[in-house]
Amino acid sequence: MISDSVQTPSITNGHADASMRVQVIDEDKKFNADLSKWIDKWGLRSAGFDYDVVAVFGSQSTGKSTLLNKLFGTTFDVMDETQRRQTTKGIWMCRADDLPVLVMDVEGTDGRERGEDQDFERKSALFSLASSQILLVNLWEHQIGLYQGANMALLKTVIEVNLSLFGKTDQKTLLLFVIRDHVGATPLTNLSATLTADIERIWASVSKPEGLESRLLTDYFDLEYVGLAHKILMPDKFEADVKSLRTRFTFGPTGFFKERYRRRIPADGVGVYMDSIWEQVSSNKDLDLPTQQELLAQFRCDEISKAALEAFTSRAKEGRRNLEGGKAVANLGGMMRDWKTEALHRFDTEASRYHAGVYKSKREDLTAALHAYLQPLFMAQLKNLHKSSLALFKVQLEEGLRKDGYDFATVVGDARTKSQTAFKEGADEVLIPDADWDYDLELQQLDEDLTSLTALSKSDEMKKMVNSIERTFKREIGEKVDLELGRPGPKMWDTVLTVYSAALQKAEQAYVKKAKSFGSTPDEDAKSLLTLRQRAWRALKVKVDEHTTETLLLSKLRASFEEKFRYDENGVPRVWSKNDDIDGLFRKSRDETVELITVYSRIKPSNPDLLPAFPPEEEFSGIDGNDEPFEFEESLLILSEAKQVDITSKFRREADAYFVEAKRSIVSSIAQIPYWVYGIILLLGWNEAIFVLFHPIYLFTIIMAGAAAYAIFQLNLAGPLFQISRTVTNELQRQAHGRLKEYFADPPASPSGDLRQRRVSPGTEMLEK
Ligand SMILES: Nc1nc2c(ncn2[C@@H]2O[C@H](COP(=O)(O)OP(=O)(O)OP(=O)(O)O)[C@@H](O)[C@H]2O)c(=O)[nH]1
Repeated sequence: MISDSVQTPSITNGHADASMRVQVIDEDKKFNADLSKWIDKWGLRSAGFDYDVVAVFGSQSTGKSTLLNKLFGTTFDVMDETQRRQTTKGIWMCRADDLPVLVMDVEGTDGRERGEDQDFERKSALFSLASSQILLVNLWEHQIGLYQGANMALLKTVIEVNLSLFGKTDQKTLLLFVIRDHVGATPLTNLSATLTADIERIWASVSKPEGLESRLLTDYFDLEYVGLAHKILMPDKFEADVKSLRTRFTFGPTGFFKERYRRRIPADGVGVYMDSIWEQVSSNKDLDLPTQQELLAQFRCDEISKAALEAFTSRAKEGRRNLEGGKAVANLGGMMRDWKTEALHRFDTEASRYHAGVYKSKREDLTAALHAYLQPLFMAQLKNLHKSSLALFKVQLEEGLRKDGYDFATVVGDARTKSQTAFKEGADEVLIPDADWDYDLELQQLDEDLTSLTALSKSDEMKKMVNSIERTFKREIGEKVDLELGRPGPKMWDTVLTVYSAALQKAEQAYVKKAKSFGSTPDEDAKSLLTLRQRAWRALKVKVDEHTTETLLLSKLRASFEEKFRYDENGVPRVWSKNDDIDGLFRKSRDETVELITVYSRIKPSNPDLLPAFPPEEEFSGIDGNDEPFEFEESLLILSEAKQVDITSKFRREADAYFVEAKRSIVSSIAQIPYWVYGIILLLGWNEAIFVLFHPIYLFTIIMAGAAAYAIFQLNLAGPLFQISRTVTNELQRQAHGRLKEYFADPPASPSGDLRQRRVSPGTEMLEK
């Protein structure tokens, strides 16, 4: 049964648990699986190779535990004098109180309880030699020289076991013979010579494996001899001897500890190592230490690697969380490198003490695991960098395009360079040395996105440019086309189209000049120019349509007709006389005007070359996908046949009215009364006027009329009254004219033709005047 116990601690080295002993292997040959924890408790876990292991061998009850406790401050059980029975069962371990030394108290050989069972002795020897560099062989002075004694059997076992473990190696072990109850009668040198001779004899008798026949005992063992005085009879001398012996458990020329004795098992792996050694030993398997060390290295390197990886992931998790925010994390590469360096350093510190090959390969595994963990962070950072670089590009582009007179290619080039540089710098920062990562693909994707954004922006800017040129074009043609469309004639369309062509040419030149900075392709230029032409044509068509609405067209026709019919060649209004050929002039003017309807009905220059050329719709479309279909041929038609007929008939009706009016004006001029007739009438009425002025009633009436006129003037009623009176006057005048005309045109029947002739002639003459 595995047990541990605590005795009164004698703490001299600061380790509270140092004095606690533990049963590593119990009497039933079971290994204590908690040994590693005990190494921890003893404060040796991180000692690396800087510790030593000492084991004591010897017959039962020869004072082994007593010696160890005195030498190392350990707390092994010591046999009760009164009982005299075996105390140490199995193998116990305790840390020396002021030295980094693990001390093993091994069950005594030739124990009464085990009887003839030599199995445990051999196994414990194998176990102790595999892990301890100093083997204390405890024996009474009086036993020396007794070749048949138990000690000889023990030594033979030790030598054989050592040979099987380290036969082909240079590993050495110190055999320290502690001669107990050394009375001093036989000098120590003699005793050691005897013992050396005994051991040499044993060495000679042991069968050596093939190839090792010529090896010497001293190739494997260093021998040291110490004598201790009788503890009961010479207690002071005994104490002094022990004290002296204790001083030799050091490094140095006279010290027992030597680097060459060490088994080179890192302290943190001692528990696992001893466990696997004992497992091999107890199951009677061949104990191959190199293999054991390799296995130990694998086990421990895995453990160390796991611990390093856990510490690493707990730190890296925070970086991972930050990245989930969608923003590139500043100095992520630096942090990642630190985490990795820290993890590897942690691994190296402990694992590098183990089997070099295993350590190297486990380090590579750990590195790969670290990289595997970091890679998604790297990718997430690249993704975030991609986003931020695109955003930077857009900002730079917008800023650049806001400036007056920008050069598109330069703005895009600068923005692109800044975006790519930002991405590369960020991506370089997050690269980890030795990790087989690159960001070529992401950079390529960024380039593709930048190209798409550039294409979109270019398309927008080109549309804006075409719109701007279109506006300039419209201004250019506006007044000129208005003017030309107001002057209808057979050459009207030629002039209009010439104006159109000149403005379009200017617009196209403006486009070509600006398009250079966009680095546009010939295909894009062709599309844009076509769009420009289409829009220009549409703008012209809009102008034409504005001028050919029914109302405006009729007004134009009327004006044209009036100009021809009512004004002479010199632009002076005609006053019709009965000698004028009103009918002929009317027909000519009307027909010429009707001709204009045909001119307005279709855009048809006399020179067909003036018409612009457009590719068929299905072959070519402009930059505006949304533009309504462009049908050039249809656009030439302005007035349909039916519309022409309608406008012609409306115009004719208006023209007929002018004709009638012209005819009437002749009649009215014939019937006009000369003004001197009104003068004669006024003169003839002088006496009546004097009569009215001097008549009180008439005078009062006049004064009242004057007062009324004044009131009307003050009340601003003069205008309306004047209008009414003028209307009344006109009516009276018209009535008077009618009466006079009747009177002069149809005088009362006269038998004398001469008389009729005489009466008509003066009237006619008068009217003609
Ligand atoms: N004569 C003599 N007796 C000693 C000496 N050292 C210890 N003893 C006594 O020997 C007895 C056995 O001592 P232990 O230290 O228990 O011996 P051990 O070899 O550890 O015994 P086991 O663990 O049972 O094998 C005790 O009674 C001690 O007092 C010594 O140097 N000389």
